[in-house]
Parts: sequence; C-alpha cells; structure tokens
Amino acid sequence: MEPSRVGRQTVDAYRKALATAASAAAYAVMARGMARELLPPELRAAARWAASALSARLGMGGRERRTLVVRSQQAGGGVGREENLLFDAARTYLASRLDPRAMHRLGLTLARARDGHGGAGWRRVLFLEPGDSTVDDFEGVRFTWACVEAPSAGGGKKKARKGEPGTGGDRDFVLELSFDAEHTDVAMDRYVPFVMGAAEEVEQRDRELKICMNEGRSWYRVSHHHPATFDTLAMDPELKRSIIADLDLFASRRDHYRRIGKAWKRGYLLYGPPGTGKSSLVAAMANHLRYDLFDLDLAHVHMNTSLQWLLIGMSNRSILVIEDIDCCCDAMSREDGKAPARTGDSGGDDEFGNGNASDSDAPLPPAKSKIKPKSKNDQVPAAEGITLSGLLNFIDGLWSTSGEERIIVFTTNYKDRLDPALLRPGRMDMHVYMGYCGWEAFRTLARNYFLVDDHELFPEIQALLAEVEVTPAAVSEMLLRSDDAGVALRGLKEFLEEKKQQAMPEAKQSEEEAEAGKA
Ligand SMILES: Nc1ncnc2c1ncn2[C@@H]1O[C@H](COP(=O)(O)OP(=O)(O)OP(=O)(O)O)[C@@H](O)[C@H]1O
Repeated sequence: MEPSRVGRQTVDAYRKALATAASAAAYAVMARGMARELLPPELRAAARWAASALSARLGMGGRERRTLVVRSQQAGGGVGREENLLFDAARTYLASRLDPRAMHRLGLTLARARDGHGGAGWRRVLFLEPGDSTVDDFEGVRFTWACVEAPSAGGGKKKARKGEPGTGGDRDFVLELSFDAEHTDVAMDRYVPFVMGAAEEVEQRDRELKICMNEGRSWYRVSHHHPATFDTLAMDPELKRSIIADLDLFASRRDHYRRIGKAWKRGYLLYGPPGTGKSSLVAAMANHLRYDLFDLDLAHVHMNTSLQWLLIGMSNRSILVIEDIDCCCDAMSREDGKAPARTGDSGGDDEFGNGNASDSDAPLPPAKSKIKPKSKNDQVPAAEGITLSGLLNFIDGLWSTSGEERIIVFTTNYKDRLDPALLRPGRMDMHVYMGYCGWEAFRTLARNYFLVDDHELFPEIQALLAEVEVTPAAVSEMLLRSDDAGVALRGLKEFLEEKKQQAMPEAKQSEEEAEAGKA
C-alpha cells in the first residue's frame, strides 16, 4: 500500500476515534494504541504531538506539562559539538528498566559478551523504539520517557550503539522526558542526576574487568576473568562477611570521604602462608566491586618518577595490589639495623625522615635511611630508596586530590617481617589473616567442587582438619583429582592422615603404633 493512502486511512481512523471517544482519557488511550498499530514510524511522532496538544486543550488533568528534549549531541552547529552524556545515560538507564512483560512493543538486540567467568555469552539490550514511551516513578513523581524521531541537530553522525536504532543522514532519535511542570525542580535537581548515577552503576556492572601490569611507566592491560568470588572463597564465614560489609560501606561513602577531607581510599593487608587464598581474595574483591586490578611489581620500578607516572595512570574504581611486600621492600634491612621506634600520626616526617608527602605535587621523597630492596629471589632491584611508609604517604597525597575511589592491597606471607610503620593504625585499614583450611572453609570447597553439603567421610575429615595444618590450595588440589565425591574425599582423608603422621614427633608415633598393634 502506498504511503499517502496509508496516511489518509490512518488519519481517518484517528478522526473517527476522536469523534466517538466518550472522554479525554479514553481518547488518549485509544490514540496511543492506534498510533502504535496503524501509523508508519514517520507519522507516529506527529500523531504523538497532536495527541498531546489535544489532550492539553481538552484540559486532561488540568496540569501543565514540561518536556525536556534529550538529543544525542548538543544542539547547534559548528565543529566540536559534544556528545550529550545524558542521552547515553538515559538509554543505558532505560535499557536496565524496560520490562518486556509490561510493554506492547520494545526494541531488542543481543550483543556478544563475556560472562563473569570469561566464557562467551550474550548480552540482552532493550530499547525504546521511535514512537514508543514508558513511565518511571521517582520520589512519587511520574516521569514519561518517549523516543521520537526528529530532524538531525546537525549532520546526524552519532553512531548507533550495538543493535540500537542509529542515526544517519538527516534523521535523529531524540528522547523526551516529560512530567508535570510543578515537578521541574525534582526533575532537574534529583531525577536527572539519579539517572546519570544509575547508568554509571549499570555500566560499571556490565563492563569487562581488566588486570593491568606495569611495564616501564605505563600499564599493560589484559582482560580479567579470574573466577574467584566470595562464594567460591574458602574462609571463615564471619571474616568473609565482615570483608564484604567493609567493601560495600567503602564503595557507598563518596560524600563521607569528601566531608572529612580524606582520600577516598581503603587499604587491606592480607597475610598468611602461601596457598591460603590471598590472591584469590584480591580477585574476589575486584569481581565483587567490579574494579580493575593494577598489579604493581615494584621489582620493575626503577625510578621514583616511574612510580609517579604509574600511579597517575591508574583509573578510577581500581585496586592497586602489591604482592609479597616483605620481599620487595624489606624495611628491617635499614642501614642502622634498628626497627623504627616512633608511632603516632601519619603526618609530618615519618619514621625514616621521609618528610610529609601529602602534598600531591611533591615527588616521592627519598628515604634517608637506605632500605635494601629485595626480591623474592633476592636479586631483582626495586625503586631506589622506596620505603613502604614513603610509598603510602606518596599514594595518600596523590590520591587525596583525585577524589576517586581506590583500594590498595598488600599481601605478604610474613607479617612479622613488615615495617611496623605499615602496621600502625590508619595505614592499612583492615588486616586479614588467611589461614589454614578449617572446617567451614573445607565445607565451602566441598560445596563448590561436588555440590555436597554432607557426606559420611565429613566427620573424619573434620577431626583431621582440626589437627593438621593444610592450605586450602592443597585441599583444592586433592578434591580436583576425581569427579566422584567419594573417591576425592577418601583421597583427601588419606592425605590428611599422612600429614598428621608426618607432623607427629617420633616418640608419639611409635606410641600410637604400639597402641594400634595391641588393639
Ligand atoms: N581460601 C581459598 N578458597 C578457595 N580456593 C583457594 C583458597 N586458597 C587457595 N585456593 C586455591 O589455591 C590456588 C592458589 O591460591 P592463591 O594463589 O590464592 O594463594 P595465595 O595465598 O595468594 O598464595 P601465595 O602467597 O603463594 O601467593 C587458588 O587458585 C585456588 O584454586
């Protein structure tokens, strides 16, 4: 059917509906339905405009309406027209709110995406089609979002997002936000910022995480698909809960940190024997908060200026990890050989006369006392003169001006080897001991590996775990040996019995063997 005939027919149908509609409300419902059913997309916007003009004339509700037009780009010609951040944010926000069960018509595309564990998957993207609208209630005010096709504000070169209606030529898609005029302040002061914030949250949640490793003065970035989460982490449940609560509180406290004038950062010191899950915990923290990881290897930082560049080059919402700090900066190997004596505030000169580095412009202060850099193998040099204390002061100073959320994590196998300056209050906010595999940690592993909550071998394993020091890594390794829970658990039981035997003093061993012989 040719477009002009379609147009005439639909306008006739539209007139008929107007004449027969008993009330303005009935008219509005019918007009919307008819527009959706009958009109080609290009006429829908005009019909919507006519309908709203008529409903205003008919005095529907008697309220003055206000409409904000949100274009993809700033209106006005000229070079350098900026993208309109609200347009992108509104699309993201609406995509997260649109409910396919509640709408007659919706745009849908599937985009390729990675799932949280690195596997390939699909990401669903919902969007409003031109001519359609949806409502959103906020603080008791009803806001209506509508997508309309409009002449381009200038070139229409904005690229479409994957699968969404794009723009091109002289047509553009515009989002209209309408509400009762009396709520203009709510819309401008609270609803629009709320939409921006909610969109940022969604993007943060959906984006692919990165792990970044230092290379000279810059970071080398790769996708981060570590499967560890707080669900898979085997550790004391109470400690796990307190870490999650601490992270959540931190992430929600932007205003708090601003008010008290402190850098929005939090420091965690993870310590414990090798194989107890310190690296897994860091990965779980990153996955929980959806933060990127910056794995700083101080052995490859040879100049203080490089360190400065690296820290400046970190993105917001990230975790800076320095592993095995006892290896890269051994504070006890100072020239005078004494442990630092002073404790107290973190301002002013620190124990090593590093000076107050909280001025963000200050270069990393050289340590007066020489700290011998030491790698795990005692052979890799670290940045000259860096002390952990100086490093922390420097980071504090640098980060305090950015106002961005950052977490710093130090890991070590030997807490007792650390510079006491690092351990004093206010330096590392939370000290987390990752210990040997206890009963609760084992149960988490058994659940992860075999989906079992109980087994006939559990009582024996529980008793053995109370006597034997074994890391979660070693237990995981035993559980991996078979897909059959019974076989794997029996293997673990034998392994624990053997460890128990090995740990026993010889006299006790022969005593037990004699007892066993008598029996
Ligand atoms: N607490 C744990 N919960 C779940 N899995 C664990 C845990 N601890 C260790 N594992 C398993 O053992 C492997 C090694 O652990 P991980 O590297 O996290 O230990 P680590 O404490 O960081 O060791 P290191 O001190 O040597 O760096 C992990 O990939 C994981 O499979």
